[in-house]
Amino acid sequence: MGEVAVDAAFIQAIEHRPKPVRIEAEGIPLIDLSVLNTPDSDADDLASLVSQVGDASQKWGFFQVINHGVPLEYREKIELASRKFFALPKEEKLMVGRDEMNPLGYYDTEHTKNVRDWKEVFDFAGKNPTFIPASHEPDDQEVRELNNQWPQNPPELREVCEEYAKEVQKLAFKLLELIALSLGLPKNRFNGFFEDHTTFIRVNHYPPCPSPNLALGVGRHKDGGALTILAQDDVGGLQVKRKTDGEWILVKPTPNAYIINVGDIIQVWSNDKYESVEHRVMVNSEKERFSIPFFFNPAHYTWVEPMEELINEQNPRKYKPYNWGKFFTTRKRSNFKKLDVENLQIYHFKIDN
Ligand SMILES: O=C(O)CCC(=O)C(=O)O
Ligand SMILES: [Fe+2]
Repeated sequence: MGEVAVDAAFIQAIEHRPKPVRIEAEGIPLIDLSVLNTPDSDADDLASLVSQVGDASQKWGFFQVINHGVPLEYREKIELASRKFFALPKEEKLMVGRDEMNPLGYYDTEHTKNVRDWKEVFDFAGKNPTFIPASHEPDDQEVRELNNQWPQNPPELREVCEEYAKEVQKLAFKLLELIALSLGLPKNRFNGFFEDHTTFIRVNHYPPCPSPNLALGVGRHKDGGALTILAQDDVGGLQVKRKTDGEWILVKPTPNAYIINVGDIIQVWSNDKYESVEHRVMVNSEKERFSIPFFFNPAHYTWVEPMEELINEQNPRKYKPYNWGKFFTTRKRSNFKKLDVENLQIYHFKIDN
C-alpha cells in the first residue's frame, strides 16, 4: 500500500480528506482596486467598488484583488528569500524555532484541529515589538513583549520581510476601510483598533507529500483575526468551503493577485452579516508550494463585539464581547500542543436570541 507513507499524526479523518475530483472556483470574485490608486476617480466608481467588496464578503467571505498597489518586487523578494531559508538544514532553521514563550519564528509541527499540518512556517510580527497577554488565563493581566527572531541566513530575510509587511499593511488599511463603508459605517470606523495591532505574517512552505489523499497542508479552519491578505504561488491548493452547498472550491492562482478573506473578528463586528469562511490547503506529491498570509489583527486589548450601529430590534446583538488577546493566546496554545479540548471558537460567545 503506497497510500500510507506519512506518519499517523498527519492523517485526516476520512470525511476531511480531499476528494480526487476538484472543483475550481468560478465564483470567487475578482475585484479591481485601481479606483483606490487613481487620484481623480469619481464617487460612483468608489460606490461600485464598495458594493463589490460587500457582495463578495457576504456571499463568499473570500475575494481576490488586482491592481492593489503592492509593488510586485516586494513579493518577489520575500518569496525568493524564504525559499532560501526553507532550503537550509533543519538544525539551522530550528535556531530561530518558535517555543511556548515566543510564538514567532520557525515551526514545523503545527496542528489544526488536532491533526498535524504538512507544512513548515516562519512567522514574524508586523510591529516589533508586539504585545500580547502573557497567558490565556482570564485573570492574568500580565502582558508579554514579542520580538521577531531573524535567522543568519539568508541575510536579507529580515529586510525583505519588513519591507513586504509595510507595503501589505497599506493595503490592509484600504481593505478595512472598504469593508467599513460596505457595512454602512464611517470609513475609519475600525482603524482605531489597529493602532497597536498584533498583525503577524507567515511564510508557509508545503513540501511535496507522498500521501496527498490522506494529509492536508493546513486542515480546515477559519482565520481568527480581522482580515487575511494571502499571496499564493502558481501551484495552487487553497480550497474554500462554498457557503451555498458546502463544497470545497479550489482557488485558482491569479498572478500577482491577493486573496482576501474576512476573519472571525469581522464576522462579529458585522453581527454575522459577513461570515468567516472555512478553508484548507491540499498538498500534492510533485510540487512544493509557498504562500504568505498577512493576518491583520487588532490590538490585544480590543474587546470584540458587534458594532452598535448595526444592532436594532430586528437585528439584535449576536455576540457577547470577548478579548482579542486572550482569544489569540488560547488559540496559540492549542496549535502548539495537541489538546483534548476543542479549539476556542467565536460561537462560544454567541448569544441565543
Ligand atoms: O496557504 C494557503 O493558501 C492558506 C494558508 C492558511 O489558510 C493559513 O495559514 O491560515
Ligand atoms: Fe487560513
